[in-house]
Amino acid sequence: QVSQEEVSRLSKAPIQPPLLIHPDICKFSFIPRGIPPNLMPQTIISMFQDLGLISQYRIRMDTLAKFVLMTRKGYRDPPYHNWSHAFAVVHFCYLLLKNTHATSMIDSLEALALFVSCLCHDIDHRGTTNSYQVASGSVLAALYSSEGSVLERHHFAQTVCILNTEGCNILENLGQPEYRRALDLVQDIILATDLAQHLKKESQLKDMVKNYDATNSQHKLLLLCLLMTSCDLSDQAKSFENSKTIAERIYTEFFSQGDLERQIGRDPMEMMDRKKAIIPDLQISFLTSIALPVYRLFVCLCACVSVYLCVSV
Ligand SMILES: COc1ccc(Cl)c(-c2nnc3c(C)nc4ccc(C(=O)NCC(C)C)cc4n23)c1
Ligand SMILES: [Mg+2]
Ligand SMILES: [Zn+2]
Repeated sequence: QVSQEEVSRLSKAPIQPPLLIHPDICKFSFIPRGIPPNLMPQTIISMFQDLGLISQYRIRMDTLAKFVLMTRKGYRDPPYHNWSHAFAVVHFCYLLLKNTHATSMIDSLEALALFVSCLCHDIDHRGTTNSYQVASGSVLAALYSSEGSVLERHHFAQTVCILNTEGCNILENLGQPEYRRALDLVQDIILATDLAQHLKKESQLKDMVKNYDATNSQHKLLLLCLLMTSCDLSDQAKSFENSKTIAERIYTEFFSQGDLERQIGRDPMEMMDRKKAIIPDLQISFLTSIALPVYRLFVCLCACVSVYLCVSV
């Protein structure tokens, strides 16, 4: 739980426009970790406001404040999958929604669902992978391993749990059909953050990009998943210094998992094994085979859509 005093302090604080919080906040090169952690909740509220989501969905300020604080509390503190990762992902989503054609490709409810998904997509992450949940026979594996995407199902379950907590339901003023659709979108988007699932969709994503059809709900969903993944990997789209720092945090998590796997008598994968992993090689293959294609797809989609927009106007 979060204290009522903390909630009222955050909900009463005047909402500053993002640019007053940091002059570079609207630049894609901005490193969100440049915002001091104690200012992150009010910066998130400022982004909600700037995107017009608070007025459009009649979100009460005290409810939004409690939701953001409960979400922050829901994150643990592993080296990488922590609150500052969630904030970085939300910030990139804010920039996408502010700066690209994305807003002409998705409607405002989808934008709300994407923004909330970015905030909540890794809640209660333990710093270990889906395969480790199953290998170690964790509680989460017992709950979700039959459906797969064990961690992502838990992240979504935690999100629903927060929305159902007294005074936290930021979606409470949506009509029933919109509420249902928003929750389904958040579920689909958070489940899409399972990288293994993203990799299975490569061909569908390429097809969607080539002939994007805004009336095709499958295309819409593929687009939202592509946007989510580009936000989740966005630390790799910044300065080399930032990408290197973040990669080091990721491998700190991976190597700790490798140590745990050895302790339970299992042989860790190379990328989890501090004795075998060569981080530069692993990162070159991750960036070329996974990260770059994500951003290439998105750039290609924007090009296609801007041609489409020019032609259609
Ligand atoms: C979108 O969901 C996630 C979930 C977890 C992580 Cl850590 C990441 C993520 N974010 N940044 C990175 C960087 C810089 N390198 C990574 C190297 C390998 C892998 C990995 O999971 N490889 C196995 C997979 C291909 C089956 C993930 C990496 N990663 C993204
Ligand atoms: Mg995740
Ligand atoms: Zn993430």
